[in-house]
Amino acid sequence: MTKAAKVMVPAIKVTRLHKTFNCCKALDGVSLDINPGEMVALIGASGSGKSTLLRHVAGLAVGDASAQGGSIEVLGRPVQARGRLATDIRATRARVGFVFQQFNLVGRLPVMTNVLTGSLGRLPLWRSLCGLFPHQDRERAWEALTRVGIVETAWQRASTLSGGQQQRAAIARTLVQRAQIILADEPIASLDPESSRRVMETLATINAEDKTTVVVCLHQVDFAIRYCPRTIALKKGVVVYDGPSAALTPALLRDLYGAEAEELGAAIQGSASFVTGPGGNAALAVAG
Ligand SMILES: Nc1ncnc2c1ncn2[C@@H]1O[C@H](COP(=O)(O)OP(=O)(O)OP(=O)(O)O)[C@@H](O)[C@H]1O
Repeated sequence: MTKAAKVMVPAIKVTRLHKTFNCCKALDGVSLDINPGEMVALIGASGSGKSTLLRHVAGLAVGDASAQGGSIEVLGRPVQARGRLATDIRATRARVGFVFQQFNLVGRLPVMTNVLTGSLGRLPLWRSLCGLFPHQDRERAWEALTRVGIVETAWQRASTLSGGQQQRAAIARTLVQRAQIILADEPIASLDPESSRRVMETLATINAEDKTTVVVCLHQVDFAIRYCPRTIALKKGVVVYDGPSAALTPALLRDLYGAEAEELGAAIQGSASFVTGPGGNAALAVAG
């Protein structure tokens, strides 16, 4: 094969995706490409469609069956097209780890067991029902817990962990899953600033070391700028910005967040704040 013929397959490709709920249009012709190994923030006001988009990429929801099309491919394989999931969606889902705001751990089970569930997609049903995880998966779970910095909690019930530790356990689960893409839906929304920082650093390290593609929905624009080189901003289901996070402008952020901008400004204080740099770009001044 010649060099010219070697074309990079996007990790995520969304083409003209529409999603209409009874109340409203949540996604209005969204198109985007995300390359393997990127770390991308998805920002926008409450109700702008961030979670809906992420759920569609993961194949947890289907878009409108519109005549114009509307499709998603992940790692070169179809996830959905024209409102129908691909028949082999299970194989694609196995390569995509999803991290939820509320962790989605089974509280009464040990952290280790929760992390091992990441391997369920690869195991025969009888093995997973009996909890018979292969030795190599147990080793991998141990390694994953070590990497995210909570190996000492391995045998505690998940419900006894702090929010930040639970979120890191959820990320460890994606490592055991061997996910090539991590989709994180507001993973730090319910965490204090220090726990938020550790969770974002954990995601950034996995992205840098394993080249895992990471897409993370964030309300905290300061964290988007600090950890994600690229930001995609949604407004009323439409992509209104797709570019370097460092080039976000205060004017765009005001337009994006409207009435929420005041609240956002308060949230930024303490860890970081925007200052207007040359050319009017939002530069980040990080305290501490
Ligand atoms: N299952 C659903 N049924 C009906 N409407 C829905 C459903 N899920 C989302 N919506 C609507 O779709 C729009 C986009 O919602 P979505 O949760 O994707 O926004 P978001 O940007 O993630 O918001 P937030 O930051 O508050 O989580 C909203 O108007 C929401 O009310």
